[in-house]
Amino acid sequence: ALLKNKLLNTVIEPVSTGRNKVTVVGVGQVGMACAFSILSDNVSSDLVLVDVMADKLRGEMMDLQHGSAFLKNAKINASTDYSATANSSLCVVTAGARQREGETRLDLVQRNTDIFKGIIPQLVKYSPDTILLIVSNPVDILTYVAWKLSGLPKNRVIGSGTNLDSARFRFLLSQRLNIAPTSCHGWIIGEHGDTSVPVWSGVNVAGVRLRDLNENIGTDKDTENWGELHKQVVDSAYEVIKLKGYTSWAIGLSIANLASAILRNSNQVHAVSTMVTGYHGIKNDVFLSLPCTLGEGGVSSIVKQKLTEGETALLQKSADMMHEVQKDLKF
Ligand SMILES: NC(=O)c1ccc[n+]([C@@H]2O[C@H](COP(=O)([O-])OP(=O)(O)OC[C@H]3O[C@@H](n4cnc5c(N)ncnc54)[C@H](O)[C@@H]3O)[C@@H](O)[C@H]2O)c1
Ligand SMILES: O=C1N[C@](c2ccsc2)(c2cccc(Nc3ccc(F)cc3)n2)CC(O)=C1Sc1ccccc1Cl
Repeated sequence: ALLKNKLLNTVIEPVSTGRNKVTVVGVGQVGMACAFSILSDNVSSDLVLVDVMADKLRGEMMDLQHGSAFLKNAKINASTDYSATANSSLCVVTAGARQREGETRLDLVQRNTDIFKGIIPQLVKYSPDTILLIVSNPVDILTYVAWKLSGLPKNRVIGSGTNLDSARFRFLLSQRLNIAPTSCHGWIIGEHGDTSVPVWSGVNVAGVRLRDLNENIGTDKDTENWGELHKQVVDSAYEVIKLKGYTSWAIGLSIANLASAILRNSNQVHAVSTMVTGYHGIKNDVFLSLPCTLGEGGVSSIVKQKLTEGETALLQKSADMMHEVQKDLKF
């Protein structure tokens, strides 16, 4: 008899899929930072990696597997075949093409849309009850593309949106106040990236609104120029790219935080990209970030913030610009 049969008596065949199985598509800088953060945060004990670069994929899988003893015995697998992703509770999509020199935003979006056509339907085929968490850029438009391609209800298609923007904002605020980032509260909403919208009325420490202490905060009348914090959120993204060529750690950690909120059914509130049709006068089907409660069903509610006319106008401008791009996309 085989040693294994001398060693073990089978009671039942082990259950093949745990309830916290996570798939990460794209094993580039961002995808691997997400995978590593998810594993080291013990968010999932069952991770599958997918990519089109078979060697890179296998190398990343092996390198992570060799650390399993330090990752609470998490199971780590990888495949170019989507059947390996079956029954994933959450699918994180970081796959995408890089913006080429001189390429227009629409060209990049169409190229990434074509990439998504080969990814999203496959993920849903093997995990019809999954939640999609889109990271690839331009993230708000690609979250809309994923929603269209997946046929999933809007609550189960989420974009990382301004979650990273808000995390950078809170870090910068913490540096200026010398208070821990988790005690510095501030919500950046709207379109991820250059045109995100800081909601100054909500920036607070222990519930004390900075606006109540400086009524001009966030306007050009503010002599202390707190608006600089939001500008630094954008500038620091470009600075990191200039210095190291890509970003990984902050986005990876923020995605693991979102994955944890979803898989632990926590109902935590996060700024994530969700379908905002009907909010703040937005009429088209677009995805922008608002504060959302997250759990096993994805987005369960959206916080109705009171915005200034200026903030509302910025959201509507983003919604219109995105609709202009989305309407020309070929699915
Ligand atoms: N939302 C955010 O806040 C945020 C922050 C940083 C980066 N990003 C975005 O994340 C994306 C990934 O960034 P990166 O630095 O990891 O890029 P990268 O080029 O290092 O990795 C992209 C990966 O996607 C893979 N890929 C390409 N086509 C594929 C397909 N059809 N199926 C499966 N995999 C495929 C590539 O092989 C590559 O491994 C980019 O779009 C970037 O802009 C978003
Ligand atoms: O930290 C980043 N790095 C990226 C990056 C990562 C690898 S190559 C570029 C970045 C940095 C700077 C600009 C920028 N623009 C962009 C716009 C549309 C796209 F489809 C792709 C990239 N993207 C991708 C990205 O979204 C971020 S967050 C970010 C970007 C701009 C402003 C504010 C924030 Cl919080």
